[in-house]
Amino acid sequence: MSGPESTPEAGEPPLLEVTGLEAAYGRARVLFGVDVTVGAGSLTCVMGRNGVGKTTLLNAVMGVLAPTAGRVVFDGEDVTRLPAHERVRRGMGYVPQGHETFPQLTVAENLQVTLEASRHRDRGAIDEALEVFPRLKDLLGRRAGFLSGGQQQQLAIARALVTRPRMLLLDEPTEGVQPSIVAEIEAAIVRLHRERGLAVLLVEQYLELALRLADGFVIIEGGVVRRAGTAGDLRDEEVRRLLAV
Ligand SMILES: Nc1ncnc2c1ncn2[C@@H]1O[C@H](COP(=O)(O)OP(=O)(O)OP(=O)(O)O)[C@@H](O)[C@H]1O
Repeated sequence: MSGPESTPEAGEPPLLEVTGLEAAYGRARVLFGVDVTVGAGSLTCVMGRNGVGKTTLLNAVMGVLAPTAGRVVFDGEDVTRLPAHERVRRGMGYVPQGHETFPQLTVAENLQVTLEASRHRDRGAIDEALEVFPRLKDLLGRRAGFLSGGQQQQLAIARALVTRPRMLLLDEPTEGVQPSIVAEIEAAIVRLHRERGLAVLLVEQYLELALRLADGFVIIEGGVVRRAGTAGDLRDEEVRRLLAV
């Protein structure tokens, strides 16, 4: 029988709905009306060559950069004008490019500071985050600045998890990370997404990784979405052309 009951997700609003987003640095316009959606529990990959505006998109979605036009709706609420910390309270967890941890603080202190700033303040959230990255348990007393790039990236994701997000925004989490830890980070994203049901908006340049992880994707070029689709479409020739350096 056809009808809404044959497609259970039909009619279910996405967790994140970005429409017509525009952003600029001074007079330099970077985004010209970008639409992206992330369904509850699904993983959308934002792709595109260097400098096309992927980080700018995440910053604007998160409220780190004020968009010049467009709307960001999270869980049915228009959050376009809310500051970033209010978006975190509503369940958006952000891991910016370059994994900005506090270098002078230990791993434990980095997690503790985030917990104290979060609404729930449930210590169990730190233990849950450490379960995702068990390697960090042996490094709790080490200053973040002395961790390897890959370990810092794990700490940055763990910090975002401490706020108990429903959605993670990850900006190139495997960039500059040694291969052994890339595999751990990928496995962690898979677990968070498939087992814990977190929605993910992932900026990722590498097609192979996107092919393994994504439910859906958008490719940005020149500040607009050139192509959007489901994971299967990522195998298209046009997609490869749009991503070729
Ligand atoms: N703070 C800033 N001030 C001025 N221009 C900026 C700033 N940040 C980024 N830009 C410019 O905006 C454009 C988009 O940059 P953005 O970092 O969003 O691209 P990206 O797709 O994330 O690139 P990459 O893959 O290299 O990280 C680029 O031309 C960049 O030079």
